[in-house]
Amino acid sequence: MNPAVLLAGAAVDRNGQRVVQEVDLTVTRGSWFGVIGANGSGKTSLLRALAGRLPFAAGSCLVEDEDLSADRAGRAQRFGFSPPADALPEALRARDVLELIGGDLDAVRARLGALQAALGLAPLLDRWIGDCSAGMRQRIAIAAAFAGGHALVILDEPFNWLDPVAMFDLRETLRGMVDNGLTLVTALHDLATLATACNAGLMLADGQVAMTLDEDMLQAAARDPLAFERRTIDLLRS
Ligand SMILES: Nc1ncnc2c1ncn2[C@@H]1O[C@H](COP(=O)(O)OP(=O)(O)OP(=O)(O)O)[C@@H](O)[C@H]1O
Repeated sequence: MNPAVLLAGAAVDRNGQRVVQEVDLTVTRGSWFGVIGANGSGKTSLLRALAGRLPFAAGSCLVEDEDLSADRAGRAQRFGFSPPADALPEALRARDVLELIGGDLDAVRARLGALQAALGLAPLLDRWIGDCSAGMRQRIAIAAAFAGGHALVILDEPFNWLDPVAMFDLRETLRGMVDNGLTLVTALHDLATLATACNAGLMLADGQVAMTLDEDMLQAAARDPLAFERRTIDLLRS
């Protein structure tokens, strides 16, 4: 099957500095691809470029066989993408944000399906975002990524700020959605999630691919997550 996303030699600049370079990656349809790396290693820059929020400075980007390397708007249309939780507009309610992205709220809720319960969304809908905690804002931001009903979704560190129950429920629900055909790309700091929930991934270091993780490696990691964590931490340190 042709891949959902194919990057070759991808580069991203921020403020005239190259912060991502020579990234090759393949995301299989209906899989969960995890990107890990130290703070400042380029995860957000790479994901924002893939989601059409930043241009690629070099390289090629095919999305479902279509060359969207130079088409930021095309990429933005293809991917559901969560706005940074701390950048959600404080003067809106959660329902306003979801309606702005996905139209009629009932239709958005139908699209979200099991995610609504995992995110505890119902009691948040009428809250002003300015009155929400960091974890509540994160839940709304994640829901926003799915409000448009995209089959390709990019989430940047979705588990930040979530309490352990929400983290567990979100991970299980996302895994179920991937098993039902969703293609998901996430930046992660949580190695246990990478080991137990992702199908493939990579580690960035100084904007470059330091390690690629294929299905076999992650299946081995899932069998012994502690050993995987120790090895990966050693690599991240070096
Ligand atoms: N808005 C920005 N303007 C200029 N440079 C930026 C901006 N955001 C990030 N950078 C720079 O780009 C590089 C990569 O940052 P990026 O946010 O992509 O890393 P990250 O891996 O997502 O980090 P973290 O784990 O801390 O979220 C860093 O050197 C950072 O200083």
